[in-house]
Amino acid sequence: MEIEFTKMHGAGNDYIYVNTLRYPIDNPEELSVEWSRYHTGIGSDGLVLICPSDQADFKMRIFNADGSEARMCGNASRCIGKYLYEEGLTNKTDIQLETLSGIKILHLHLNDKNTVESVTVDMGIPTDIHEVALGEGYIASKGIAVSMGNPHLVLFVDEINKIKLEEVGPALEHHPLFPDRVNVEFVQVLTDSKVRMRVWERGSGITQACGTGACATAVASAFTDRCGRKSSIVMDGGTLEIEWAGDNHIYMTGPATKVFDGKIEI
Ligand SMILES: N[C@@H](CCC[C@H](N)C(=O)O)C(=O)O
Repeated sequence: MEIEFTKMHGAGNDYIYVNTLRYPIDNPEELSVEWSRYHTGIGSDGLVLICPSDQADFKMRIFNADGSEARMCGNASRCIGKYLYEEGLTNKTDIQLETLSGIKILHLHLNDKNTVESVTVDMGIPTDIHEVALGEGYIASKGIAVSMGNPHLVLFVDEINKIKLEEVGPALEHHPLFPDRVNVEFVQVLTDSKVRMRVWERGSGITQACGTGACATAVASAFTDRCGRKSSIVMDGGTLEIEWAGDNHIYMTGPATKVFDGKIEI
């Protein structure tokens, strides 16, 4: 059987998108591993399924490159907004998206060609924000834990370009304080409204950007008084604008880009 898919990225965080209304998939864990491989598959950070929902307009399921299912993905939520509008699955510019961490609201920003230029996502209220002591043998002695529906550990560093993500990422992802593993963000503060961030993602390793990670970074930066409540998070693949607003919700704004459509045999 042949499945049509779309490759998209949000600030360089690239996923394979399948519309399960047309192509139901019953083994997404396996397909995410197989298709994400760069040399023998399509190549991606994981697989995203666009599904029907009985609680919202649509539902997202997100699988990391190792096949594990995540509760939320910021970059994929923006890409789904673009996909739904441009494929004619909705004509709404405010879309409710069900995820494993609740319903998120996507607000689409259209350009004069009636395509989606960028998307603002109401990412909800960050929870479980606290300082953690990491113990001996790690690159930093402490960090800030933040849940954006999925778990994050934010470490502030002085020289971000010196961090060897592939060496320090795996041990932190599997730190005993996080039995379900954790996404790790390394952050260098540039000004009180701009930071540089690099990420080691749970289940996918080094990625060019992480939307929930950018939100966690903004929260940790404000929580520790390094930044105000609005900040630009500059990642390897692009920049996201994050606001921790008066209603305590996090609003994430950034690009969504289609790369190509393809077909693959299963
Ligand atoms: N890239 C994502 C997050 C994807 C899931 C994450 N690796 C996890 O396991 O929690 C984003 O843009 O938020």
